[in-house]
Amino acid sequence: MGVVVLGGGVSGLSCAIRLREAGHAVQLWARELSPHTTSDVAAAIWYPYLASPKERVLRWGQRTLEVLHTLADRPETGVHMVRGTEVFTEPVRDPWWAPSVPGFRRATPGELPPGYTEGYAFEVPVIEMPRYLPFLQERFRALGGHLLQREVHALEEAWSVAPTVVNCTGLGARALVGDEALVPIRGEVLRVSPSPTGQFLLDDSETRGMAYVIPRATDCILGGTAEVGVDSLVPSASQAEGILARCRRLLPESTPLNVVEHKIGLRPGRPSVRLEAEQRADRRVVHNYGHGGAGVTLSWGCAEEVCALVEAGR
Ligand SMILES: Cc1cc2nc3c(=O)[nH]c(=O)nc-3n(C[C@H](O)[C@H](O)[C@H](O)COP(=O)(O)OP(=O)(O)OC[C@H]3O[C@@H](n4cnc5c(N)ncnc54)[C@H](O)[C@@H]3O)c2cc1C
Repeated sequence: MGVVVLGGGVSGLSCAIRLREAGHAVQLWARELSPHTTSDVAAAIWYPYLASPKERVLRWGQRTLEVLHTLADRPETGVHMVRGTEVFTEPVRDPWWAPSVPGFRRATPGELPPGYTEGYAFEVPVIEMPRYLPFLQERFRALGGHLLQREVHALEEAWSVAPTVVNCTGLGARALVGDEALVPIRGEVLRVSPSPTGQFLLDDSETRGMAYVIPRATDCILGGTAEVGVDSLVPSASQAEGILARCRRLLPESTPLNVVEHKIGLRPGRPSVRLEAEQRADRRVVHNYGHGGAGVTLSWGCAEEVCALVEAGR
């Protein structure tokens, strides 16, 4: 069956691959391709951040963790398993997603930076998106898929070439299908090189501000910010200063941080991920957007559910 996948970020590419593997004739159309998508900006650590509903997120996240684990340490994928800690200054319970992560445990006092009293220790994939997205594109092409840079203004444009459309347009779905529940959640990150650490460190404190340090093969991503409803893509010097100051809380004093890049992305925020099929006469659209701060974390689980919904409509 012919399928057009709209969107060339992590959601669209993962769906296109699974659909092609299932034997469908697949074209992927995207207004922007890597390195110009939001997915390119992602930090990107496996972590279910700003995405709902919990039960589906757990299932999608767990499946994605399994797939990313199998891709880890094949150098061409850009995926690595990395250990680290999420740290707190007050008592906390285990997080709701803990059952998804094999080996999750409480951190020992010796694992905590000065000033922190509690923590979780775990190992999860870190995905170097500027390498991972081209890897996904190559995998899709090698499976015989066709990838085109093309913007659409209505689903009908895609239905004119295939009866089934998969809508992975991220924040673009707001205009494409008129979904006003979608809002930008602006995020800023700094890329530093060399990496100041081999382990990730996360502090999601609401009072002191979010900080994360995500080491990759040759560099490290420092974050972050999450500004709901803000859609500016202009870098902010004061936000960058704030990120550096907050990340320094997590690192040994006087750690050198050499900033080589400053990136901004608009997370596709939505009260819940929209993953559902919509039938319009003999045409079908499967929506898969609104993954907030967890599009990478949920990508394979969502792609497999999308594939099942496409098959169910045959
Ligand atoms: C600073 C920051 C840090 C993040 N960190 C993490 C992290 O650590 N872990 C994690 O899992 N997630 C993280 N995220 C979230 C993650 O980046 C997103 O959830 C994810 O990229 C969404 O992917 P997507 O493919 O759905 O959308 P996008 O990557 O936005 O892709 C949408 C695609 O649709 C195309 N498109 C849009 N409209 C149209 C149209 N009308 N016609 C044709 N094509 C169209 C676009 O051009 C693009 O190709 C982070 C995000 C930011 C900004």
